[in-house]
Amino acid sequence: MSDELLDVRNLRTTFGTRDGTVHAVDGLDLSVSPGETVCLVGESGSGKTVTCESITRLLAEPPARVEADRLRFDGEDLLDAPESSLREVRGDGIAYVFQNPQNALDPVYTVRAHVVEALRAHRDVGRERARERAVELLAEVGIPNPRERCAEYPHQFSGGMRQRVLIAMALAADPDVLIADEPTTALDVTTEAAILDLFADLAAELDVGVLLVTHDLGVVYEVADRVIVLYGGKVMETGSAASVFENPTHPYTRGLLASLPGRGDEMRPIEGEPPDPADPPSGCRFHPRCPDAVDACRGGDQPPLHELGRAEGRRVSCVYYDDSVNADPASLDGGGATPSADSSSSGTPASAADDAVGGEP
Ligand SMILES: Nc1ncnc2c1ncn2[C@@H]1O[C@H](COP(=O)(O)OP(=O)(O)OP(=O)(O)O)[C@@H](O)[C@H]1O
Ligand code: NI
Repeated sequence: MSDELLDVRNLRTTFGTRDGTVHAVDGLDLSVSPGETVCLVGESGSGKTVTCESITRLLAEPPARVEADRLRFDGEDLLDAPESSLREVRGDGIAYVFQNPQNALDPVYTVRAHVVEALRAHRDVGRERARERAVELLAEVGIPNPRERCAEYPHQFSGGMRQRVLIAMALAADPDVLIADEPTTALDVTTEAAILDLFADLAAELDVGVLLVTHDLGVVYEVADRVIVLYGGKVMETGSAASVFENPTHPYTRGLLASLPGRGDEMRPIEGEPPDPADPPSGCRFHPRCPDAVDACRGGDQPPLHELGRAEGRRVSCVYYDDSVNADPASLDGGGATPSADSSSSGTPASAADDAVGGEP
C-alpha cells in the first residue's frame, strides 16, 4: 500500500473538438499524502479543473480522453477501474467541494437536513445518530452555536457560512481526499482567508489530503504545503509553497506574483492572452508572453522540468535552468515579483488608504 492518497504520473487529458484536439492537461505529475494540502495554480484555462475532473474520472469520455502512466487513489488504479468502483471512490474516498454555495444548497431544507442527507447517502446510519453527527460536523467546520443554527435555512447563513456547510457535507462521507475547485471565488477576501485556513486545519486535524484549486497565488502561501503552477496544460514550476512563493523561478510564476496586490510594488498583470488550447505555441507555452524569452524558448516542446533542489522537490520548466542553453537565470528580470523589503514606495495600497482617511500630506 502506498503512502500517497493521490498518485498521478504523466496525466494527459485531451478533448476532441471541431477545431481539432485540445490538450487541456499535458504531462502532469501530482501526489497528495494524508494531511497535506497541494495547490493547483494558474490563470483561467490553464487546466486546473480538468486535472481535478480527470483524477475523479468525472469528465464525459468522449469527448474527453484521459491517459496517464499512473492514476491511483490509495493504491487503487483509477484508469482502468469499472464505473462502479469509481462511483465508490467518489462517494467515500474523494469528496468534492464546489465553487458556488448558492446553487448547491436547497432553500427549502434546513442546514441540518442537508448534512443529515449527506451522511445518510454515504453510510447506513440512523436518523437520530445522523442528526447528532450533523451538529458535530458543523462544529468541526467552525459554525458557531451549531446546535441552534442547524435549524436555520441556507438563506439565513452568510456566504462564508454556507461554504462551511458545503464542506461539512463533503466531510460527511469521511473522505480521505478533499478536492476543492476555487471554493472561495464567491466570497470576500476576509472570508476567503478564513475558509482556506479551515482547509489547512482539516488537513492537519483529520489527516485528509487536500487538493485545492485557485488562481490566486497569494492564498497559496498561507495554506499550501506544495504548489503546482500550470500554464496551458503544462507544469511550469512546482515545489514547496514557501520556496515557490519566496523564490519564484519561472517567469510565469514571477508574473503571477507580480499581478497580486499588496506585494510592495505596483500591481502588474501579465500582458497578453493565454495560448489557444487547440493550437498552442511551440517551445515553452509561455514564450509569446515572456519578457525573458530567448531563441531557445521558441522551438521544440515545453522544456523538461529541471530539478532545482531535491529536498524541496523544486522543479522548473524553463530553458534558463538548462545547462546546455546559454542563458543565465540570474539575468531573469522577475518583473518586480521578488518579495521586496522596501515598502517606502508611495504607491502602496496602505498609504493610499491612509491618505484617503486622514487627509494628511
Ligand atoms: N468539454 C471540453 N471540450 C473542449 N475543451 C475543453 C472542455 N473542457 C475544458 N476544455 C478546455 O480545457 C482547457 C482547460 O480548462 P479548465 O477548465 O481545466 O481550466 P481552469 O484552469 O480550470 O480555468 P478556470 O480558472 O477558468 O476555471 C481550457 O482551454 C478549456 O477550454
Ligand atoms: Ni476551473
